[in-house]
This record gives sequence, C-alpha cells and structure tokens, in this order.
Amino acid sequence: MTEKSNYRYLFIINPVAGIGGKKYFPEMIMRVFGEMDVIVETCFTTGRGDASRLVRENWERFDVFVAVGGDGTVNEVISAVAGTEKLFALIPAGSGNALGRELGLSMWPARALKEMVASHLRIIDTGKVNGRRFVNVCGVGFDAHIAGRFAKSKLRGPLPYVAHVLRDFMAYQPHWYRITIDEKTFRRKAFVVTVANTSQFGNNAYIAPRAKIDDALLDICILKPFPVGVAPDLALRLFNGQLDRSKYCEYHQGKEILIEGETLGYQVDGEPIINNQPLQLSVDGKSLNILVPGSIRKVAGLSFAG
Ligand SMILES: Nc1ncnc2c1ncn2[C@@H]1O[C@H](COP(=O)(O)OP(=O)(O)OP(=O)(O)O)[C@@H](O)[C@H]1O
Repeated sequence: MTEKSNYRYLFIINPVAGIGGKKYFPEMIMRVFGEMDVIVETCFTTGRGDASRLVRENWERFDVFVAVGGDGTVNEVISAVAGTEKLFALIPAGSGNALGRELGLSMWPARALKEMVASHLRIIDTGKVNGRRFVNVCGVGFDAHIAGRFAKSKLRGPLPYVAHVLRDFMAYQPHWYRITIDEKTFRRKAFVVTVANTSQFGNNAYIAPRAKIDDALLDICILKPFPVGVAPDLALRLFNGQLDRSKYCEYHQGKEILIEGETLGYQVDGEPIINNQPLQLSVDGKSLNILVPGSIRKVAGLSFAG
C-alpha cells in the first residue's frame, strides 16, 4: 500500500444526496486537497449502483475511495472496498448520514474535508446480508417500509423521513418473524427487527445504542408491538440512546443471524430491497480500512471496542 503522504484519492460525489446542490463540490475539494502534494480526482455518480462501478473501474489508479453523499452512497462504495487493502473515507452530504454521525464527522462538508486532511486509519467491521455488505443497519419491519417510501420520494433531507413516519406509523401492522441468533431460535411479533453494526439509523436515531463498530458483533434490536400512547416515550428513547431500556425492546448480540417470515422486504443502510428470501446475516470483523479525523468529537453512541 502507498505511503500515507502519497495516497491517491478519488472523491465519488452523489449529486442528488441530501439537500443542496453539489456542483461546487469538486472546486471545494480541490481547494482543500490541491494544496497537498497528493493525487486527487473527483467524479459524479449518475444513478443507483454507479458509485460501486466507479470504484471498480478506477481500482488501480487510487488508494482512497471517498464517498461524498449519504448512507446509500457509502454502502455502494464500501461494498466495493471492504475486504480489500484499499481505503475508504467519507464526506457526509446525505439525508440521514448514519455513518458520518457515528464517526463524529462534521455535518458541514467543507469542515469535514478539512478534518479529513489530518485523518488516521481505523479498521472497522462490516455486516453481510444474503451476500450483500452493509456498514450501518439492516432491518425488517417499519424501518424497511419507510426506506421504501423514502426511495420513491423526490424530496430529500431529514424532514421527509419524519413526514413518512408520522403518516404511516398508525396504520402499520407488526409481523411475525422466526429469528435465529447463533443457533438459538425464537418467534416474535415485531414492529421492527434491526440488525446493527453501528448504533443508529441516521439523524441520531439510536436504534441499537450498544453497538460498537469494531467489536466483531452485530446488535439485534427487536421492537415489539406497543400501545400508541407509548410512542412518544419510545421516540424520546430512540433519540437519547435509551431504547434498549424500554420493556418493548428486546436486545441481543450475535455473529450469525437468520430472519424468516412472510413479509421480508428489508432495508440495507437505508436502501429498500424487495425480496421474500430469509435474511442470512453475518459480521465480517475488521474488514474495512477507514480514514477518520484525528480528534473525533465525542458523540452519544460513538464507540469503538477496546
Ligand atoms: N445521479 C444520480 N441520480 C439519481 N440517483 C442517484 C444518483 N447517484 C446516486 N443515486 C442514488 O441516490 C440514492 C440516495 O443516495 P444517498 O443514500 O447517498 O443519499 P440520501 O438518501 O439523501 O442520504 P441518507 O442515505 O444518508 O439518508 C442512492 O440509492 C444512490 O444510488
């Protein structure tokens, strides 16, 4: 691998992620990185799957592949980079920005860029679901339903998420699932079953507050059916990192998870997948080289093992 001072960076920018245009991003990136004696190029994605393609097509020319966008863009880039010697980095510019928030990165792209100049290497886990990688969360139930709604929406940013949740929450019916965690099987009726590598959905909604990004474990949060009157308490707990202490939440950790059920559309890092296959999940410990800023700000839920 190339010495750090000679890293060659490819910034992969999703022009439709989050709110606000991205036209000025290449110039901003070149302003910050152009002053360093490193090779830097930028490119824009043109649609779903393009970020992975851009990594693959430029594999030999770069050492660091930087996702500039939200968790969907992150997922596409890490899917091509994890399990190899190449490096991943991130400039959060999406709607939920789960990984960026988990890592304590600035939500201001210009600032996150400056912080990236003085970054250091960490090695983190990724998850796999039916052969596909994820870095944040994968889930069935209401979150998958909302991911499907959001993917069809033209509006981006955090507010459309809230609008979809408020609109569909009352009518959503919990489903039965057969869940196997490291060979122990049980059945649960659940509103949400989330399997998490990091602690949040994005926007600081901590669905799995005990998750650590490098402990070689997946955290499983089962949110059981609850009376409508409890919803404000659960929402509060979701955002203050206390959901695991609710009696409606069942919390596990494991390495191999199987989820079976009749309604198995699921979400992977916020992207909806329509599929009726059982979900086979596993953790791939220390499988992603990631550059993170030198002084990570302390945020609730951010935790590295050890
Ligand atoms: N040029 C493009 N036009 C339309 N869609 C694109 C384009 N480039 C990438 N995409 C797709 O846009 C989708 C949304 O991207 P992303 O998830 O990064 O942003 P977001 O949804 O706003 O943020 P977050 O996932 O953090 O909530 C992804 O499915 C991605 O594949």
